[in-house]
Parts: sequence; C-alpha cells; structure tokens
Amino acid sequence: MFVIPPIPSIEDPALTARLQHLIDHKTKPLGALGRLEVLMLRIGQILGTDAPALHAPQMLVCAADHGLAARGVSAYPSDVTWQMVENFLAGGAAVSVLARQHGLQLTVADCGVAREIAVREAAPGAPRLVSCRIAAGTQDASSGPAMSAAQCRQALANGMAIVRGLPGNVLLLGEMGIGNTSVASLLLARLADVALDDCVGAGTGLDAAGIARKRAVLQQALDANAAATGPLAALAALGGFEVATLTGAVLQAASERRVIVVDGFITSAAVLVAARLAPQVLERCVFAHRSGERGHACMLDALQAEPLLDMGLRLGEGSGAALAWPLLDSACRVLREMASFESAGVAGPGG
Ligand SMILES: O=C(O)c1ccc[n+]([C@@H]2O[C@H](COP(=O)([O-])O)[C@@H](O)[C@H]2O)c1
Ligand SMILES: Cc1cc2nc[nH]c2cc1C
Repeated sequence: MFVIPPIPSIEDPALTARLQHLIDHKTKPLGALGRLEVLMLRIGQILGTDAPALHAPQMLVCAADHGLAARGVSAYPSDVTWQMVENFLAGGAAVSVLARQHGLQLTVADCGVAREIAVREAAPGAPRLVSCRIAAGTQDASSGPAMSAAQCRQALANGMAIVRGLPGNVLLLGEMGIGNTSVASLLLARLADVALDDCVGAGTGLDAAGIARKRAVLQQALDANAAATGPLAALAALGGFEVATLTGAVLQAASERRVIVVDGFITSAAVLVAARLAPQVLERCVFAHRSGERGHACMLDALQAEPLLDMGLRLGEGSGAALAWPLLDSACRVLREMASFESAGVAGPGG
C-alpha cells in the first residue's frame, strides 16, 4: 500500500562547506566552471559525500494511455503509445539510442497502456519491460475522475516498488503516453494555480485551432473535477497511470538519497505532485532541460528549478535526461579528479 516514505533533508552545513572549499580551490579562476560548480555541490550534497560517484544509472520510462486522448487533444492516435513502447524495447527509439550510448539501464514500465505489451526475456543490459498495469488507460477526465483513489494509490506504490528493485544511486525519469501533455497541463493548472492558457501547448504538434480545442477540453476536465484540489485527489482526478507511477518512483528515489534526473514537461508534473506531498524531494532533483512545450517554463518556475539545457526538445521519453547525463557524470569526475592549486603547485589568486 502507498505511504509517503521519510525523505531526509540534504542539509549538512559541514559537508556543504567542505564541498565549496574543494570546488573553490580547484585549479581554475573562482567560479569559472559556472553552473557545473552548482551541479558538483548539489550532487555531493545529495549523495552525502565530497567524492561523489554515480554508478549503475537507471533510466525508468513509464508508459500509459489516457481517456482524454479520445477527445482529440493530441496530434497522434493512442496506438502510438504501445507502438513506441515496442520501439523502446527493440532499441530504435531516441531514448533507446541515448541509453545505449551512455550505458544507462533502460526499464520500460507498462503502467496502463491500452494494448497490453507482452513481457519477454531481455539480455543483460538490454531494455527490459516491467508490467504494472492498472487498467487499459484512464477514464476520460473531461467527464469525471481519470482514475479511482485506489488505482492512484496502487500506481504510486508500483513506482515505489520499481525503484526499490533498481540498483545504483541515480534515477533518470522518462515517459510515453499519447495525451499526457494534457495531464501535465491539468496538474500544473490545479496544483500551481497557473492560468490554463499558460499551461496548454502543442504537445506532439497541434496547430493553433487544435490547441484551442485542447484548451476547451481541459477546462471541462478542471470543471468536472473541481473538488479535486489536494495533490493526491488531483493526481487521481486529472492524472495518468504513468504520471502516478513516476510520482511514486520520485518519492522512493528521494527517500533512498538517489540523484533524480527530471526530463521534460510530463516528468516535471510527476515531480510537482511529489513535491506537493513532500517538498524535500526537490532538493534531490536535477532538472535536465527546459522543454519547448508551452507550460514547462511555468512548471519550472513553480518548482523553482533551473534546468541544465535549453535545446527546444519536446520529445519526452527521457531523451533530455539522457542528453544531460554526461554533465552529471562530468560534475562528479571534476570534483574527484581535478587538482587543487596546492596539489598541482599552481599559484592561487593574487600570487
Ligand atoms: O516531455 C516533454 O516536454 C514533452 C513535450 C511534448 C510531447 N511529449 C511527448 O509526447 C506525448 C504527449 O504529447 P500529446 O500531444 O499526445 O499530449 C508523450 O508521449 C510525451 O512523451 C513530451
Ligand atoms: C512518434 C512519437 C514518439 C514519441 N516519443 C514520446 N512521445 C512520442 C510521441 C510520438 C507521436
């Protein structure tokens, strides 16, 4: 059953001072590694060490379908969800390529894809499928709750269980689900009190008329679920099975002191829900990029997050998280391996 796990704060003034001292005494002008220095400090704080090393990085891609998709809120049909899951597993999707390139173990979770995906044997290191289906897609949120409270709790518990079974100390988040930019927009509007107009965008590629129709459907969803104001109620009423599973994964990863690498608009929505349940999770998140999807900039503001990259990505899948991964790896290596002025015999500031 779902219970919010205890999440330790990263607060440790002695460690923070030690990390800052190490960073400031590396052989470089003070602050010259810019935001990489911020990342070095944060990863050290999350892992609780002044010699951080990331090991066995896990890419978790949660997939599900959405009743709302039947209302024409996406440029693509729901069938693309299961077809892309097959593509992830076959190694041909963007996230498959990037995970392979960077040695990220790819786990794809069927959290409620409309067409059941067959679980099959995977060679060691190859993408693997975990089946934690709640149902064959959610209900249409424009006419009532997307899922029941029990389904929502089960999806949260599933996300926690998946992470408990994964090795390593860093979790990268990804997702797949036709219609799920609508879910993210609804959660942003409800939980961060952002005007719906600022939350709704093109998703997979709607034109202006399509976006206007999507906005009208999403307003109906907010009206049909007006009483769902708390984070768990909003997640059940407006959410998706993949978003709820990711929310559980975030809570569990934070409780285990893992570094959490957040991808785009939809994974950020899962973090938003998790942060409303347990604000300390944000200390353990690194935001990979600012998505090109309208709404993500507001989402990042609501989370007070500064992402690493801004490349106009709007794919999802965890592709942005995978692209940002080398920066995290570099931050750790620089902290561990770069010489200090003293060790290298280089003159410090002022001689
Ligand atoms: O992560 C993002 O920022 C992002 C922005 C736009 C689209 N997506 C992906 O596109 C799908 C959702 O788009 P849509 O138009 O069907 O709501 C879903 O599979 C997401 O992975 C993802
Ligand atoms: C082809 C395609 C690939 C995706 N990957 C994530 N969301 C997606 C949506 C579409 C439509």
